Amino acid sequence: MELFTVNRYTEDLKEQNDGVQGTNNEDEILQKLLKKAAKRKRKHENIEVVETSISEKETSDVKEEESKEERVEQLEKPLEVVEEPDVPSNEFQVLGGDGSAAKKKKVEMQLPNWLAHPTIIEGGSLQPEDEIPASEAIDQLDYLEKYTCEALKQMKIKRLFPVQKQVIPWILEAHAKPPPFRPRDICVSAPTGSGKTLAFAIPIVQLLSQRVECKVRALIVLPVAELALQVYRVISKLCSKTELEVCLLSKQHKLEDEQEKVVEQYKGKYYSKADIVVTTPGRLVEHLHATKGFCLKSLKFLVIDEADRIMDAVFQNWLYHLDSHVKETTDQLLAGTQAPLCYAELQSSFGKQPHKLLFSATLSQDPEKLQNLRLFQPRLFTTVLTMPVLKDITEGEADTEAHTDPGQFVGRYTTPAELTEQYCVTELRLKPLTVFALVEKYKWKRFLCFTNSSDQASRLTFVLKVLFKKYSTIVSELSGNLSARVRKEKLKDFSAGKINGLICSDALARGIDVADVDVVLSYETPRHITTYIHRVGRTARAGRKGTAVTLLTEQDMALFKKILSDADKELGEEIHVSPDIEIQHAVDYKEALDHLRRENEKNKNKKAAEKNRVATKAMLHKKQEETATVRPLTLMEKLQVKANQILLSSSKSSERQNPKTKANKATKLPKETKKQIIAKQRKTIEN
Ligand SMILES: Nc1ncnc2c1ncn2[C@@H]1O[C@H](COP(=O)(O)OP(=O)(O)OP(=O)(O)O)[C@@H](O)[C@H]1O
Repeated sequence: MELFTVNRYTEDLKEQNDGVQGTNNEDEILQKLLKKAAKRKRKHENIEVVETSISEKETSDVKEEESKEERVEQLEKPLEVVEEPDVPSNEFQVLGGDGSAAKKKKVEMQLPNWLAHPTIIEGGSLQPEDEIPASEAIDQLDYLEKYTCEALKQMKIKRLFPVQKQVIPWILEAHAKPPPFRPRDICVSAPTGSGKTLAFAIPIVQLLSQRVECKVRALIVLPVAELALQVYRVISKLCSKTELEVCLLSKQHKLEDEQEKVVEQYKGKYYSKADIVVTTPGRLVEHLHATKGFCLKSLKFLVIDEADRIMDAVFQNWLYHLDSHVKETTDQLLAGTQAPLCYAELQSSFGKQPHKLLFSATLSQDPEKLQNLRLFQPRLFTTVLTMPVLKDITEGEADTEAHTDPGQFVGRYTTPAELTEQYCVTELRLKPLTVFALVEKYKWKRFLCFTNSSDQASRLTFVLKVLFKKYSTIVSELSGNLSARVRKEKLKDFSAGKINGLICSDALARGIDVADVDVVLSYETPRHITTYIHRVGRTARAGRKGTAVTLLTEQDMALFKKILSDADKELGEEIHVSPDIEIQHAVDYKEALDHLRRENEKNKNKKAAEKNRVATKAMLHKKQEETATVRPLTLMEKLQVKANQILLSSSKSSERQNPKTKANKATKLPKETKKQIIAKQRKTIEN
């Protein structure tokens, strides 16, 4: 029973029983409670004192004791203890409103371990060729095959760049291990122009060169046709001394022509004509759907160059199609619809995935996007030597202590060490004139000028052409407004020095490797740091020096600074043009703008006419569809129609005899369909 005994507080009972004694007890209880409170407070203050300073405590021990006694005395006075601070009772107290919330640190993004702890590629800037020690010459590198060295020499390459020195042996080693070992997928983030193409091309060619049967074993995917062509050229050169076949599938050729190049049929069976396929996502999907015998079941390598661009939503479904195709062929083997050569082939193809290699100068750090690629134990290679230094963001504290942040992806946005960044402040209305003045002042002979849209590129080219009319500088447009064939021609002319300046839209900012570009001008502020990195990356490539100049209005300044801060960058050196440019070139500039206005007007009218034409065509089509659904003619109506036709033909023949009649000249109507004529006849009958 004792287990269920409840001890109750009995003071009330005593109070009721003792009458007068009750008041004394009340005092006693109050005293006890006050003493307890004082004791607790003393204890609390002792801890605080220890925390603030031990030395202070030692020196002021005596004082402390005295003050504690004083405090105890004060606490023992009931009124003073229970008194609340001056908070008006009718006011709400905001939780955390004392500023404590603001002091909390911002939650930092935690990246997967492989992104937060990359393999650092040593040797940031590229040494000039003549400073390279003999031990680093390509023939001294034992992992390079003889035919690779020969091909490299033909390409005038004497040594490897840091990214190549790190990645090539790593891939070769990973594939030297026997199955069931599976190489880890890799992501490589290195600055523009650092030689990423050869970093994946050399090991792939060397690892495939011993193949017996021709099958698609490497697939290289790039965002645009121009880039695909560029990579195709590099790989073709590397394969020149091997038996490997390389095939380019991009929209620059007809689908049927490409089908013939990639697959052949013999005695009802399909055979691959390519070992390495270089393609764009869109074209790849077309071939997966339309090319019979285009088989990826032997795929060993999947390279995604400019990986962050390709992973964008627009291209998402190409991966789905590719995945399903690779899986389909594996399933076919398992189901026995395609006979495997032996059990080992069946076993090895089951669940086999290609080795995925991702490359970019601005690799995405979004784990969700990367997850779509289903990378196998990925590993990141990056060229940045130190972690970005971040400041403590605690507000209200003067804590500026720098620290590294494990949640940051270290190799995100890097520019080549050989790049000089500058800016020029101007007014919006004077921007074209500023470009002209800068080119003339600094005598730039090979420059690219980027705008934010194709239309802007066309307009700027138009004005610059007028301004440069009396000068030797030749400028031309290179934007999405032009066909792939024309763009190819213009790039060729630029490389040959026939064109001095190309005015480009951002569609061409990525990856294009044009030799010896002196300057990259940003006519408009790029909208994102990745755009800026790729734009300026068209110069200062492969260890050469280069300059990037951004034109800024006063309003652009803050936005541009913010964009740069995303890459831990600051504004570079400011350059100027003469303040009198407007006066000096007033006549030419006015003429150029007038020309542009007239041209715009013409284009506007052209567009309106085209719009009208399309609208009338659509209307006609709609009417045709409407008439197509009407009921068939009755016998009487048919007779009536025939009579009308006879009448019509007789009137036509009379017109033919008399060709000068006005009506004949004016009414050159479009050819009517049978259904339209019937509908017309019915209308006349009804009338
Ligand atoms: N080892 C090397 N020695 C000399 N030149 C090289 C070497 N490797 C590459 N190059 C040259 O450097 C230039 C840039 O190479 P590549 O196009 O591969 O750069 P990238 O890193 O892919 O640049 P981006 O990110 O802009 O696409 C090319 O003209 C290439 O021929």
